[in-house]
Amino acid sequence: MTKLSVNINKIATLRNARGGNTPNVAEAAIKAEEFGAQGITVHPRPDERHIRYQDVYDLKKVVKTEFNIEGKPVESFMKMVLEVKPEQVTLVPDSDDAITSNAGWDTIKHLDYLTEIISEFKRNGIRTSIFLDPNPKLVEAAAKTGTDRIELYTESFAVEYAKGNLNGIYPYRETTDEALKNGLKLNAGHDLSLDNLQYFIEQIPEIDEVSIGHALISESIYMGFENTIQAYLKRIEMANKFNR
Ligand SMILES: CC(=O)[C@@H](O)[C@H](O)COP(=O)(O)O
Ligand SMILES: NCC(=O)COP(=O)(O)O
Repeated sequence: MTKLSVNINKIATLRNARGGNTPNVAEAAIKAEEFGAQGITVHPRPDERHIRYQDVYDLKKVVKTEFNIEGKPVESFMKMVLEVKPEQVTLVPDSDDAITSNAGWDTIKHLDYLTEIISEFKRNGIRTSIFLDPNPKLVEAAAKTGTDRIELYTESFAVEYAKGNLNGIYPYRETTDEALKNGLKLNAGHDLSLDNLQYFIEQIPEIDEVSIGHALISESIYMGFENTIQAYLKRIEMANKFNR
């Protein structure tokens, strides 16, 4: 059954807008788990535009489900993750000026670099995942890095699905098949929403974890945080029934 990890970056965006501590990021994580979240994801970016490094240390004290820290493995990120020791770290090749994550790793070009970093995290008992475009040609090299999982970067699926084009799923199906052949487990994320999640999981039931933030926090404005998390869990449940 696919697990839902709630990305709370945008809670921190709202908190930072006024310079105080409302909404409280740690309280949001506690509530998200109370409402059914099976994991908490954060993406502390170098400019700390939303999640700050201190938030990560504060969240470590309260997260009771799975804690997933995403980011570019710069030295400060590596140091923080090795100190916090979350259940999972997800490596993302972000450029510092990107408005959001916009690409996965070139695992062929960065094989040695990723292998070294992944071995450091695994030596410290942290499960690793690497952000990957839905391209089967990148999977064999991803497996060679020693990573536990890949995270399918789902923006292109979301864009095509919003246009009514269901064919956008095919690269994800092909990449998943290649990943399973190479002994990798699968996560997925970026631009997943209440509109597109059920179809995605129906077509790719092997996904172990989806991490969802921007749409979920936005939908919560209208539906409420608890109702929205419950709605996501229902979408996953319905998708799994489809595959029984
Ligand atoms: C890796 C990924 O897709 C998400 O972490 C995404 O980067 C969210 O980041 P922002 O909340 O900064 O858009
Ligand atoms: N890894 C994806 C994530 O954590 C959240 O991405 P988004 O739902 O904010 O686009």
